[in-house]
This record gives sequence, structure tokens and C-alpha cells, in this order.
Amino acid sequence: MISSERMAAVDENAEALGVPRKQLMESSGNAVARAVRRLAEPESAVAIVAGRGNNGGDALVAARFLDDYDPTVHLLGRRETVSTDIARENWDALVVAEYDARTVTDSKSLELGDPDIVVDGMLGTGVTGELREPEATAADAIDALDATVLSVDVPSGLDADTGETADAAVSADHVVTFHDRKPGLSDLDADVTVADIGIPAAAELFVGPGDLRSVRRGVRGGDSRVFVVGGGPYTGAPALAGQAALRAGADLTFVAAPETVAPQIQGYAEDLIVQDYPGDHLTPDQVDGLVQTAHDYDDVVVLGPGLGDDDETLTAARRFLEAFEGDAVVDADALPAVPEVDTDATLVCTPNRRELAKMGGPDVDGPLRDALDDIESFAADLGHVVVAKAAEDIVTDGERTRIVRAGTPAMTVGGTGDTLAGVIAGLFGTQDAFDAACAAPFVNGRAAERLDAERGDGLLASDLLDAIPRTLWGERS
Ligand SMILES: NC(=O)C1=CN([C@@H]2O[C@H](COP(=O)(O)OP(=O)(O)OC[C@H]3O[C@@H](n4cnc5c(N)ncnc54)[C@H](O)[C@@H]3O)[C@@H](O)[C@H]2O)[C@H](O)CC1
Ligand SMILES: [K+]
Repeated sequence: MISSERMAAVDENAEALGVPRKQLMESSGNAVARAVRRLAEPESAVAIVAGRGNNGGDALVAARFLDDYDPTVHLLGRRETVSTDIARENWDALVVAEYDARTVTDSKSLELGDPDIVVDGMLGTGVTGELREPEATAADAIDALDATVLSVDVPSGLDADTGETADAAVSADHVVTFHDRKPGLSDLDADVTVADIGIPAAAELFVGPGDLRSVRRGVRGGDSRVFVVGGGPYTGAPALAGQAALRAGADLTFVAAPETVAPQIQGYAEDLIVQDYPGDHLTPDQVDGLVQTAHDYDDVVVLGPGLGDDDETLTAARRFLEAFEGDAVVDADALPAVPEVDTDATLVCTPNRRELAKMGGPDVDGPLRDALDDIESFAADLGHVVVAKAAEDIVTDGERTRIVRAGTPAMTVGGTGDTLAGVIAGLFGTQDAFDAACAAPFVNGRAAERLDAERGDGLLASDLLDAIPRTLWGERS
């Protein structure tokens, strides 16, 4: 089962892997044609009704694989209104090859004749709202026919995710959907075929540019705040995490740090708002105040960067996680506290392989993907999202698991885990924890790749800060 949003991400990932959409459209159209052949008699009359998007594109491709039926093809609009190049190119090919291809500019001029089979390629996952003209009239005309109706991907007018149907939705006898079942088809009273259209499994397993689609919507909303609880023996880590959160779209980033290092952390970046508390490391007596602040402002918390591993600090981290009910990224010295904490909050843990083992996860020497199932089981038992960091990161929520191949060897430099934690927190505002946990290491790694030519093994974690926005938004498709 796959949602429309995830399908669009997988499409884009397939394109990035070298399988372009036009190739997918060719496979989709071929699958539709094969389904028509299974239903048709040698003399069957076939009519193809194509919309102006890629659903229509699939249907136009199908016409080319149904030559011997001499199909009539009806494009619901002028050529210029076809909304994608790949669909328009398929329309042009039919016209130049002298298929019986007709444009329908006025819904009253739609003349479907008396076909035995009609292919409904008007609307797929791009449908929005009630059917507009000429689709509405065309849908009625299709339903009025005494023909077998085969719909492309979904019956036109049906919402692929919810199954809700527009008033004039097409009543299909058969549906050929692509790559994976769509939730909206579950209760449909029609024969549904799922066609493999050659999307590599890698497009779902490996995080790719398609996974950034959901993060681009309105990251900045005016109220996305990140609250870094870090610093103590170290000062750079909380500053890197806080700045990375801003670079990933947070509106404000606060850093709570011991008074001994707060001025130094503030000195790194005027963009941070640093609040100090007494002492030189996090202690349990600071927890209630910090939790109250985080709750008052509905912050996404980053707990851990540079905290140090004093026993009192670990106790404080555990108490914080037990009391804090919001979303949190837990990194570095706070990680050992997570397995002991019983919370309904959504935590994203970002252990490296050593920290993973220390948390009770698998002790992995080689590539983490060799222990993918064990890491997934660990996350399931932990009840949180785990980003196991290495040359290839494993991101899992115990059910869904992805691999992130982005990055460079230079990222072993200190601080890249801090920027990662900050990017996750910055993205939390726009998508669920797992999606943010997948997108962030991809962005962090791609940012390093952008800098590799000029920085080589001299990359600094702070160099990533400037490259993160270009990576998140610069690759906008
Ligand atoms: N991996 C895959 O699943 C592939 C799927 N393919 C096909 O692509 C469509 C989705 O195509 P898209 O262009 O995004 O949208 P549609 O063609 O469904 O519709 C957009 C088109 O329709 C117009 N429109 C939208 N709502 C309405 C309405 N209520 N009334 C009238 N017209 C409407 C809109 O203006 C656009 O022009 C998917 O379903 C698959 O069939 C790819 O071809 C291959 C890979
Ligand atoms: K359709």
C-alpha cells in the first residue's frame, strides 16, 4: 500500500536513480494495453479517453500498444493544455503516426461512439475536488456506454488515498494501478491489477531527493522553535546543533547551557538565543525549569550535544525525557538515558555505532546495513525512531527502514552529528518524525558532497551550515 505523496517521492527517487518518468509512463501504458488485450476480442472496438496530466499520458502510451485494435483516442483539451512534457510528447507521437487521435475542446463535441472497451485515463492521483468540464461530461458519457470500463491507476474522480469519490466519478469494471496498491482502492468494487512498472526497490529503500518533497512545504511558519539543551564540558556542539536547526528552517533557536559556557556559546552566533543556568554541567535540579520552558513554547528539543557524561547529567537527561511530553531529538551523551525512559513522546535518537551498542542495540563492526534487521528490531523495542549513523545511515521506526547513502568520508570530522541533530529538529515542524529523520541525514550528507570538491578532507562541520539551505531548497524539482 502506498500513499500518493509517497508514490510521488518514489517516482522522483527513481528518476534520480536513472529511471526517468517517461520510462515509467511507457511501462504504465504498456501494462494498461496488456490488460485491455486480456479483456478484448480480436474485433473489439477500443476507445481511449485521456486527461491532460500523466494519467492521460499513460493512456496515450497504451494506444501505441493497441495498434491492431485501431483505437479512437480522445484528448480532453487542446494539445497546449497538456500539463506535462512527457504526456504531450506521447500525444504528438500519436498525431504524427496518424492514430485516430481527436482533441475535445467542447464537452458537447465528445463522441465516444459504441466501443466494447473504454480506457479511462482522465484523472489519476492528481485529481482535486469535483470533476470539472470536460471531465465531468466525459465521465457521464463513459458510464452511459454499454462498454467494459478499464481505469488507469484509479477510476477518475476517486481519491487514491481516501477512496472518496467525486459525484461524477467513473464506475470502473477494471483498474490497472501502478507499482503498489493505493489505499483508496481497498473497498472499490472492481477488479484491480497492480502492475510492476520497473521502479527499482532502491527508490524506496534509499533516501533520495523525492524524500525532500514533503519538507519543502512551509518549513518556516513563524512559530517553529527549537530548544537545544546542551553544553557543559563542550561548547561547539550545542552551537552547531542550534545553527543547523535555523538553517533547516526553524524560526528561533534557544540554547540552555551552564553559566560557565553560555557566554562562549552565545559568542559563536548571534542567531542563537542562549539562556544560562547555574553551575558547569546539567544537573537534576535544572530539569523542571527547562521542561517548563520547552512546554510553554511547544519547542522541539535537541537534548545532548556537548552535555558531557557526568552521572548527574545522565540522571538529569533521564528526568528531562520522563517529564517532557513534546518531540525531541536525543543525541550524544543523553542517548544512554533513552532505553530507561517510559514516554509517549516521539523521540528521534541519533547514535553512532558505539552509542548504538551502548544503548543496548546491536554491536555492529561492518556496514550497518548488514545489521539492518537487528537495528529495526531494536527501534521497535525502544519505541522510537533511530538514526544509526555511519558511512551509510540506517533510519528506522521499527516498521519502516531506509538507508541513507549520502555523505563523504570527510564527515568523520567532529560536529557533523551535531548539525544532523539540528537539521532533524528544524524539519520536525513540517513532517512526522520518521520523515524528518530520513530527510536530515540525506541533507547533511548532500551538503558535505556539495563541499567535497573545494574542502576535501578539510571539511569542517560548520561548513555544512551554509550548504544546508541550498541542499534543502536548491534541489527543488
Ligand atoms: N509511479 C507511478 O505511479 C506513475 C504514475 N503515473 C501516472 O501519473 C498520474 C498522476 O499524474 P498527474 O499529472 O500528477 O495528475 P493527473 O493526470 O491525475 O491529473 C492532473 C490533471 O488533471 C487536472 N485535474 C485535476 N483535478 C481535476 C478535476 N477535479 N477536474 C478536471 N480536471 C482536473 C489537472 O489540471 C491536471 O491537468 C498517476 O495517476 C498515474 O496514472 C506516471 O505516468 C508514471 C508513473
Ligand atoms: K483514471
